[in-house]
Amino acid sequence: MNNISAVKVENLTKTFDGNEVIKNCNMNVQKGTIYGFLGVNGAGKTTVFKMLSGLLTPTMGNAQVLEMDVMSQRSEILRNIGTIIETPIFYDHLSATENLEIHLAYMEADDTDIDSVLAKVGLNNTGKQPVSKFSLGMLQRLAIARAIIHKPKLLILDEPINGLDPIGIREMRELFLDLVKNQDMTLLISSHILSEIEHIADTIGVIVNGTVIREVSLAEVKAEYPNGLEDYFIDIMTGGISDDKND
Ligand SMILES: Nc1ncnc2c1ncn2[C@@H]1O[C@H](COP(=O)(O)OP(=O)(O)OP(=O)(O)O)[C@@H](O)[C@H]1O
Repeated sequence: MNNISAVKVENLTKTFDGNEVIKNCNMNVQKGTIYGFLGVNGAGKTTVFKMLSGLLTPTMGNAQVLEMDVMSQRSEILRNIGTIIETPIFYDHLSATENLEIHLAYMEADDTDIDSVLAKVGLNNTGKQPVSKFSLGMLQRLAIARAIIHKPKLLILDEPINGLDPIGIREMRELFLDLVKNQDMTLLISSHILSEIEHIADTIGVIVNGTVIREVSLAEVKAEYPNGLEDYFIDIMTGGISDDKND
């Protein structure tokens, strides 16, 4: 862990049809850490993720990803991040391997061992099976494989464990921890499954109505809330603790 920001967001705002859904949002994700991004449905997590990965243009404010500006260095950022944002789309008639080959060619990063990445996500026995025959959990595993296969420096994962069985959840947890610890990645992850975030995160960011109102180390949360992250989160949502950002 160090003090370099992998993601730095300053006064970010996004307006849709005159409606401000992200408002003066500030975030700081330190390189080499796992940042759990929490918020109720509609709070703005996906919209922030889309702005960080170039899928949406900010209305106002600044965002730096890997010390690059999201407005002017979009393609460079894209080569260095791996994402799962909303429902992943694949070439349905092609196999897992073929889908990953296309992705690697697109990312101009074709020297990776596809079989070992498929093994890491538990899809090494799918052979020539087309993706159209995959279950929801298998598709999610393939999405994770695609997010990591080009060895990005930053992973932005929106609800990555949706649809996974308990074994898959544990395997992905171990994979995420390994990627950050041993492969020099940084992970920005959203999930409504707070126990999962609690297993892996270093830092928690809580977004309410488009503004990050808390950014705090998980260790601090645990010290204050021995029963865990869920109590902390519910306390914030029900007004039990003030909404001053904890820097
Ligand atoms: N393209 C769009 N046009 C108009 N409003 C949008 C658009 N995209 C998102 N919004 C609105 O922005 C707000 C934030 O949505 P967002 O999807 O970012 O929330 P979220 O925190 O990811 O929610 P969830 O946990 O349900 O996935 C919502 O009120 C949503 O309706």
